[in-house]
Amino acid sequence: MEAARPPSIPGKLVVVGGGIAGVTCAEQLAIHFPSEDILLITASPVIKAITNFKQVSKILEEFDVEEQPSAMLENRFPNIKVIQSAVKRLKSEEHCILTEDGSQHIYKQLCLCAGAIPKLICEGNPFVLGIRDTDSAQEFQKQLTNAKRIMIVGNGGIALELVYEVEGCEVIWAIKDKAIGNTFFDAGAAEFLTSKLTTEKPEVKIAHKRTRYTTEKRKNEARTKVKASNVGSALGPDWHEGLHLKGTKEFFHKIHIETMCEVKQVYLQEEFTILKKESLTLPRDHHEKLVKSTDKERWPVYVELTNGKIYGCDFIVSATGVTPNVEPFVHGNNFNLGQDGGLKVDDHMHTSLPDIYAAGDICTASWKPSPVWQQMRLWTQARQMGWYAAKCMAADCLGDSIDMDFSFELFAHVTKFFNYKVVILGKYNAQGLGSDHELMLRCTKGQEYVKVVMQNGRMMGAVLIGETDLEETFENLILNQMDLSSYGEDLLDPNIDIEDYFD
Ligand SMILES: Cc1cc2nc3c(=O)[nH]c(=O)nc-3n(C[C@H](O)[C@H](O)[C@H](O)COP(=O)(O)OP(=O)(O)OC[C@H]3O[C@@H](n4cnc5c(N)ncnc54)[C@H](O)[C@@H]3O)c2cc1C
Ligand SMILES: NC(=O)C1=CN([C@@H]2O[C@H](COP(=O)(O)OP(=O)(O)OC[C@H]3O[C@@H](n4cnc5c(N)ncnc54)[C@H](O)[C@@H]3O)[C@@H](O)[C@H]2O)C=CC1
Repeated sequence: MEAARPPSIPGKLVVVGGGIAGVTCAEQLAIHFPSEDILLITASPVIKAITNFKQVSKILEEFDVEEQPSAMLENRFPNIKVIQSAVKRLKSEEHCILTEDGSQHIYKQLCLCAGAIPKLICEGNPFVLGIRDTDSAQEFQKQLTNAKRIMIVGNGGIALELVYEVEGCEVIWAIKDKAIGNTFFDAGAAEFLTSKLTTEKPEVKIAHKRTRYTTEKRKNEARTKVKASNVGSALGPDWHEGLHLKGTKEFFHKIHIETMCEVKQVYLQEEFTILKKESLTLPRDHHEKLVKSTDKERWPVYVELTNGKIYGCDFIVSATGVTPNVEPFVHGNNFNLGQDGGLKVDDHMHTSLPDIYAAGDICTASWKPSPVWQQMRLWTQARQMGWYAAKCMAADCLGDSIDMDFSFELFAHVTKFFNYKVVILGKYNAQGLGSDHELMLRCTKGQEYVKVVMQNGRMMGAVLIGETDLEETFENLILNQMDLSSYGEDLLDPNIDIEDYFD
């Protein structure tokens, strides 16, 4: 059924961004308004398409992601027109956006899905790399081919994946926290995973549904390099599958973790040489510390950490989070921004400016969330937000009311770290629960790690590492907030079939 266009507002339905959020939003709009032109404006030469979508349980979902030429999207949805050009300016009062190719487009409704950009330490230093899109991942691979030692800074998703995937190159991993993987895990789960970092031989990778992130054939067909100034779409699940992440050495893993420290200073080789010479005039112990802190090798770059240690390396990967990519849109427009710099959106994915919506990494969810949901800049949330934003745009166009989508009831994420399946649910790290919560644990070394977060007898969150088969049951228990006090420790007793228990 096609919706009637409100006569008062001219212009098109426009979506900015060819990542998961933007493409999903454009597709849904195309379905809602089959005879209206939907404009998808994107800086990247390829778009991200979701294939093989599978609803694993009520909330958990899995899908493959492909980079495709934009023509494929236009073929699937003849009313979507893709324009490859970066938006350089938004004039919200005139309902107009200007693109780098000199065009301007009038919108009646606009959804901004321009993603995020890596938040780098030492921005502009040529020895500091960030990983966001296919081009930056390929650059990383290229540099790794000649590397003997790299430093990885950061303790979130990218760092966790990299330390495990990089072979034949010494990795110094510098983290601010006591334990690894702070954005996903607590110290217990971190300890469970750490043993994998001393694996001496490559493991057989666990079977997982996504074969490869981008197929070679598609890549060659579709890709031309994104202009250096423009950002491509963010990588996602299994982004490293098609890349050979090997350094110059023959060993598999050689990882040294420096905990509770940050980068104090980065020196280029010449700067470090001067520093060493100058330190001769300093107190002797200071000079010795500097000389001793590094080996005989001459490295292209040296990193001084806040714990006083200095490491030479070939280059540094800054895996230190992302900043919403709002810059092209905020100039002259009075958007409300969240603390993380994203465009604040309400429970209809509407920003603070008329007729402008936002979805995915660029936005900051500013509605009162369900007690077991939080925003994390993830692939699945980008899809859910893009889909729901299109629904809200259609409802607003038609003057219909719409309820918050069910996917925002519970935070649920499935991924893979260190060759284990990892499911995180709800308040998996007891985020914001205060001190009156309890943790229950079950752990079999090398096999599985199960943690549940309980409050007032209710399950509030869980971390499931390994093939636990518990995700669906736990998802239900968190959603229905059943009082589980009477089950006590039985909840995690491996001899009790918990699925039958709660059927
Ligand atoms: C290395 C890596 C691994 C990841 N792994 C996972 C994972 O395993 N699981 C998971 O859930 N999430 C993962 N993520 C996060 C996930 O990829 C992002 O949360 C998600 O892709 C965000 O989608 P998006 O559509 O909001 O933004 P993006 O995918 O960043 O898309 C933004 C789009 O906007 C375009 N754009 C930017 N500026 C402009 C402009 N001025 N004008 C026009 N277009 C513009 C870009 O070209 C791009 O097409 C990973 C991220 C990275 C970097
Ligand atoms: N499997 C998955 O689900 C994956 C998800 N992602 C997502 O992609 C996005 C980007 O990933 P990341 O960059 O890893 O971001 P992240 O948000 O996951 O982690 C950032 C890390 O950097 C640390 N950090 C921040 N500033 C720092 C500084 N100045 N010095 C040292 N450490 C600092 C933080 O403490 C945190 O550990 C995130 O949204 C992440 O969730 C990325 C890879 C895999």
